[in-house]
Amino acid sequence: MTATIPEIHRGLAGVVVDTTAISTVFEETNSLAYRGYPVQELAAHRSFDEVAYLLWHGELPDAGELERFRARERALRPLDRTTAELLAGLPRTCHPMDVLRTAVSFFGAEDPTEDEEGTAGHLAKSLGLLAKLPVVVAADHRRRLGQDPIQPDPDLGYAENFFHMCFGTVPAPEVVRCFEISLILYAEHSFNASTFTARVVTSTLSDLYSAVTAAIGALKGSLHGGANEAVMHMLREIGDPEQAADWLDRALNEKRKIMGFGHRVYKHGDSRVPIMQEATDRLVARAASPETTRLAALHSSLRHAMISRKGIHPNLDYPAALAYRLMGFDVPMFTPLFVMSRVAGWTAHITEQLAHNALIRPLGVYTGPAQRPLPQGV
Ligand SMILES: CC(=O)SCCNC(=O)CCNC(=O)[C@H](O)C(C)(C)COP(=O)(O)OP(=O)(O)OC[C@H]1O[C@@H](n2cnc3c(N)ncnc32)[C@H](O)[C@@H]1OP(=O)(O)O
Ligand SMILES: O=C([O-])CC(=O)C(=O)O
Repeated sequence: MTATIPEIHRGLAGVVVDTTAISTVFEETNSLAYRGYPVQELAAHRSFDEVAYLLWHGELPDAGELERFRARERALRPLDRTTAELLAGLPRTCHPMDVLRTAVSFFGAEDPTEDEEGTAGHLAKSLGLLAKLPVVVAADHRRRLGQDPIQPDPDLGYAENFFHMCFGTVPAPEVVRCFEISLILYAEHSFNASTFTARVVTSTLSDLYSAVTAAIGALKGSLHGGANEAVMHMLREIGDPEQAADWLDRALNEKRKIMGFGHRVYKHGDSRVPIMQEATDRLVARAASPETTRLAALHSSLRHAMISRKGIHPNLDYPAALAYRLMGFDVPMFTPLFVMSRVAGWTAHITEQLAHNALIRPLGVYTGPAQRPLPQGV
């Protein structure tokens, strides 16, 4: 008698594991919505910190709530000396995502309330991470250039302050706005791999810092958040806009994955891409140097070639990579920029998971040797 093998869903493709009230892609409009609000409208009219508030509280803040929220975020930005020294001592050869992962783990070790449960405590910890992670990313960026960190400026908004800490100056409003749009679009995307990782860790009743540390590890991979860096490596490998189509044919023949294209959920295009691409096009028009024009032409040629050859559309990482490069960020910072935003979504899911917790523990079909006796006499 042969045993029936249950249906296997490799990569959990198509498997529904839980409910969520945080975000969804509405099938009718192929549109991502956070707590019901279309992300296009949030990107056009709201700031990233309002979006973080929305993800955590379920509603947008009124004027007073926003003012208090911003004041708390600004007050929580500075790193203590121990953290700054720890991060300054990490090898410069390590990836900036390793620095962020270590930082979050260390924040947990430093927090005496690490293991306390409860929504209020979670929201306070989440805001602490939202406030401090940009400081870590900016300090690490400068350290790699041999420069001293620049302290956060409590008079500057979230995005402006980040530019100030990285470069010592705040760029033109349209550049800051493009960055803010990327943060809003990256903030949340339902049960993606890193968010699911955070939910798995939380489901064991582990702490928020452990869940976020694990999520950073999941986001680093090039099939997920690491793709925004991989896009730039790929564009550099191609080099010339005229070469894009031939390069693509060779890469597809070699069965390579084309970075920044394809998606587990969107099969006809990522709903966030048009907004990000429009904002990126405005940066391209503004910069208008020969190098920028060439990079943008290459980016566009590869997009057209991929859609015409394979019918596979870009995901958010594709336009975001170009935007970040045009803003002056080094390529290894791209996925850390994603973390600065996605920490809002991760922590919203951690709170939601705990509110209706069930240990996440799937099954696997065993394909190893049949039961057998241990060899005797060894
Ligand atoms: C913010 C984000 O995390 S968005 C995702 C970022 N990741 C990337 O950009 C990496 C490149 N993309 C990919 O590897 C994939 O599209 C993923 C991992 C994102 C999604 O993968 P899946 O949902 O498992 O798609 P799946 O592998 O089933 O793809 C279906 C078919 O399209 C092909 N395909 C999908 N994406 C790509 C791609 N980027 N390049 C080449 N072929 C692709 C697959 O090879 C497969 O072809 P086959 O049926 O002939 O085997
Ligand atoms: O949803 C996914 O699988 C990946 C993604 O686009 C995201 O996390 O933003």
